[in-house]
Amino acid sequence: MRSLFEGYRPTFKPHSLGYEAESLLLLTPSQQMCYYDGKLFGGYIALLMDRILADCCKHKDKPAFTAYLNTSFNHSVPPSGPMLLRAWPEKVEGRKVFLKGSVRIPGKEAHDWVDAVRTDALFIRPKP
Ligand SMILES: CCCCCCCCCC(=O)SCCNC(=O)CCNC(=O)[C@H](O)C(C)(C)COP(=O)(O)OP(=O)(O)OC[C@H]1O[C@@H](n2cnc3c(N)ncnc32)[C@H](O)[C@@H]1OP(=O)(O)O
Repeated sequence: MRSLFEGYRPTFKPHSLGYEAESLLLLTPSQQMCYYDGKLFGGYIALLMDRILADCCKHKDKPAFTAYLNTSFNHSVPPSGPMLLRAWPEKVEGRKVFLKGSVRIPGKEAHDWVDAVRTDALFIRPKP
């Protein structure tokens, strides 16, 4: 299980609603799971997003559980290239934390990154 997250080292920055998180990841060959050649398996991407979103909620705070994780795959993610995972809170209502996340991959131009995957998520903190 730990190998699924090899190289995943999120950093956190303060945000007006908590913390935002990001992690630049270069997958090892055993993490490069593809069903179709050259396209990283979407379920694995969703796993990584769930992890960074959960970490974003939990950083210096109580944990929170995934209520929904709506993920849009706009471009395929090449398995052997760098990917930038990002997560940040959008709205907090009591125990409910609405978050957004994305997976960025290098674009066509140098130093250009594009959102390949976008996630809207709701995490819920436990009842006191
Ligand atoms: C080792 C690998 C690790 C990598 C992954 C790390 C990720 C870690 C995160 C997780 O995996 S958590 C585990 C997966 N998620 C779950 O198992 C959650 C299953 N669902 C539940 O346990 C409960 O439904 C939940 C805790 C999410 C909410 O139950 P509660 O009893 O605390 O809340 P309640 O039902 O009272 O609802 C509170 C509010 O949230 C709203 N809500 C609850 N579920 C919702 C939902 N699914 N969609 C939209 N709204 C929702 C609900 O309408 C309500 O809104 P209002 O306060 O405005 O009335």
